Amino acid sequence: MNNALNLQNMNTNKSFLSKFEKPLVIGGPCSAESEKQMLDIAGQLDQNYVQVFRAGIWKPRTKPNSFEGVGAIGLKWLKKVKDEFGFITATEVANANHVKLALENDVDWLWIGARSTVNPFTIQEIAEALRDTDKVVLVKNPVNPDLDLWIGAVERLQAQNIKNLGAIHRGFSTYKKTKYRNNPQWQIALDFMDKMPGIPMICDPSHICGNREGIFDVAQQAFNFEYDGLMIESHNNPDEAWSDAKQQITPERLHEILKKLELRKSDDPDAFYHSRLSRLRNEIDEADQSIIETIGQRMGISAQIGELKKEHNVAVFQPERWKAIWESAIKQGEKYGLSEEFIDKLLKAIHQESIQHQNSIMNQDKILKP
Ligand SMILES: O=C(O)C(=O)C[C@]1(C(=O)O)C=C[C@@H](O)C=C1
Repeated sequence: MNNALNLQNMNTNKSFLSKFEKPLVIGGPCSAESEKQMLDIAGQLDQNYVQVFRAGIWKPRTKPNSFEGVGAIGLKWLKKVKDEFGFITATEVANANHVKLALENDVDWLWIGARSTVNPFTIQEIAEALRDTDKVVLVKNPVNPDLDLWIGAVERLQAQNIKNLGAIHRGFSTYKKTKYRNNPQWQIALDFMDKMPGIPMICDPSHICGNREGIFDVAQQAFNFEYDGLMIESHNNPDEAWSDAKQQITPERLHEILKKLELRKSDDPDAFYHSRLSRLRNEIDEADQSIIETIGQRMGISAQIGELKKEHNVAVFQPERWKAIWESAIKQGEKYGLSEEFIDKLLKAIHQESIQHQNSIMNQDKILKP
């Protein structure tokens, strides 16, 4: 058994979630701005829906000269929110000093931001500062789509005997603009859930969307995948927020969204559901088999083209032909409701495999003697 699995089995504990009615909801402003702002928001958040009050105190910003958080004074305001309203409180920590101050000021839960998760030195420093804590510690996915980095951060915390761990899926940076601020790349979070089954998964639709309009859909999608909870930024006056104004929503809107969300269960004992499901799954199995068979046959044809090109000394990559194949596949995909993004990925993967086959055919018997 490797070390990672060992740690995972030893330290896994989803039990900090057991006292909550599902779903767990973390609400509150992106940043603490003033004591009044914090108390106003806390007073407007309904504890039937929101159990944990969040506020950023130290804000890692992309560019200098942006608002970088109110600093340690905000911890006093968080404590007031806890004392006056009874919320569990949470803030982000990015170094050992933040941890020290947060613990001294009785913050209940801590999260580690995406820009910290990318750096193993930072994670190690935070993990050591938190050694043996029974606080809940939530680890946001790294900025870049790297599953191992995310799991590695959790393992560093587990290695310091920190048991109450969770993960936050806030999406991944992309250079290419998409409709999301941070592309969700759901498969990475699902793979995390698969590999770390004891770690609760919380979705952060605010950072995934970067706007207010998409929050409901992303939150619903998270529940469709059986996530354990949500972290949604909410502000009493979102348009005037000092950070991430575009993605914050009022507490009222947050309650509206939470009321509308449908929770999904992992299974249903209903016999009709099971027999219908198993028939459809058989059909899926058959469809998958025939896809693989067809791709296999296509590779056979590609190998013959490879031989022909070799005989005639013609290049493997044929850009014009490839462009024509791609365009016609996108058009055909449209007819079946398949997105351009999907067909693009599928075709590129097939073409890559095909040219690799042809390449090895070209290179056969071409061993360069030393
Ligand atoms: O048409 C060819 O020349 C092929 O070898 C087939 C194929 C493909 O697999 O689609 C492979 C390489 C070329 O770049 C273009 C297309």
